[in-house]
Amino acid sequence: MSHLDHTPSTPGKFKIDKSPYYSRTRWHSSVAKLTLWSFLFVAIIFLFFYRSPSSSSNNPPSSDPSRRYLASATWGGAAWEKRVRTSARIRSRNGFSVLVTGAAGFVGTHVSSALKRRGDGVLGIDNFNDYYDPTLKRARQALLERSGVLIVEGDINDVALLKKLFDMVPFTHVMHLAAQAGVRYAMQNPGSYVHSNIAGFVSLLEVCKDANPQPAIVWASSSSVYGLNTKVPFSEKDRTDQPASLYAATKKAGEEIAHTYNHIYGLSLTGLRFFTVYGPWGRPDMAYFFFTKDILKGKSIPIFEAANHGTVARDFTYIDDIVKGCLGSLDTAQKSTGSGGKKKGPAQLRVFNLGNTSPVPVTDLVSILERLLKVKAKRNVMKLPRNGDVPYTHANISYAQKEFGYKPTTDLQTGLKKFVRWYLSYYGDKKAAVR
Ligand SMILES: O=C(O)[C@H]1O[C@H](OP(=O)(O)OP(=O)(O)OC[C@H]2O[C@@H](n3ccc(=O)[nH]c3=O)[C@H](O)[C@@H]2O)[C@H](O)[C@@H](O)[C@@H]1O
Repeated sequence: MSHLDHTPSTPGKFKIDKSPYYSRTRWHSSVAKLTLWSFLFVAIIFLFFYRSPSSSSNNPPSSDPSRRYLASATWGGAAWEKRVRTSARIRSRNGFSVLVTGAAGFVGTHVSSALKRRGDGVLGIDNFNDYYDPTLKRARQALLERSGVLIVEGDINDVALLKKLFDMVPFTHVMHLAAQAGVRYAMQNPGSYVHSNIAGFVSLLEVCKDANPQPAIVWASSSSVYGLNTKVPFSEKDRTDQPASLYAATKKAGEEIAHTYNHIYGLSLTGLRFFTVYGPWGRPDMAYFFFTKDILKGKSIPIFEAANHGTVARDFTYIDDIVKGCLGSLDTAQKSTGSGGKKKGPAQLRVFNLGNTSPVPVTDLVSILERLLKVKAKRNVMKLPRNGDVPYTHANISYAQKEFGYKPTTDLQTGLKKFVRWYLSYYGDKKAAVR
């Protein structure tokens, strides 16, 4: 029998032996105590350092190694459920209850905030991956929290989490903006596009089709689906079967997947083809954002040009116009017709261009930034690399205009002025802005 076998589990209740054998056994007793405490100490250290962080939460760790999470998501518990319900509570007559995926993203933050302002219930979900600086996502989260929007930290592939959210809240709408964005990054990390834009979208649709009531879904497609299409301006009726990047291909796949879930389950689905969205709280991986940073830093910026010194241009669209398009789509989305996984009748299926209708050459974008920043850019003009970029985008927006009065009002000069003002104030001053 070892000394440890004699040791009570509560050391404070150790009963002192007053027998004549006490002094002889005292040394053994001290060794037993020392052994016990050493064991406990080692056990605590072991638990602290070696236990998987996700094993303490309800959700399994992501099986996809392509994701780079900064923290494992945790959810559950009475306090958490109360916060979820409070955030999703409708506060206006005929308001919606909207689940916004990718709520800590650029468009997600602006849309969530606009919905909350008009009295809709809003709950966000975001996986806070580190595709770009997650501190910016955290700052957006803090901003939303101040206006009463909770962002649940989790991945849209986590079906158990999505189901739990739908069990708690009868969402009327889903604004699905979570995605792996960026055209060029698809060559570096193709798996992340499949994970978020295809697998994640399917996970979300699976949960939506089983929900009762089924929500109406509005989701972010992309102007990049027009790919090698040369007919301009791009109309929703034009061909989209020639994607130039894997990113575009996953968005195009999303449009086909939307068709399937609409057809089989009666889900109401609206895809929005965004045209190069920019503005305050934007994405640091986009050209206008890192051009600003690098111009201030005095670093040269790569400006792409098409074959034979041809112009590369984009139909840059200001975030406030995009938000109006998102809200217009939600407001005109008809109800899904199915329930509990069964279709009851045909449901709405739409795709809209949300652009600005006036393409601007990238060289002009740089000139505007130079004027606003009062710094001359070091331009490094180079041939458009074969990395998925297309030379030109231009939206025909007449369908969105007809359906919900979509009418962009911000030109690039005005929008960039607002962006630069935000950029300089967010990063402190010019010096801090270039860090
Ligand atoms: O409209 C869209 O669907 C897409 O818009 C942007 O994609 P993109 O238009 O390529 O935006 P940027 O990466 O900011 O590029 C803007 C322009 O700058 C050019 N560029 C980009 C990077 C660079 O180093 N140099 C350069 O001249 C690009 O060729 C492009 O013409 C977003 O990054 C996508 O997520 C979105 O889906």
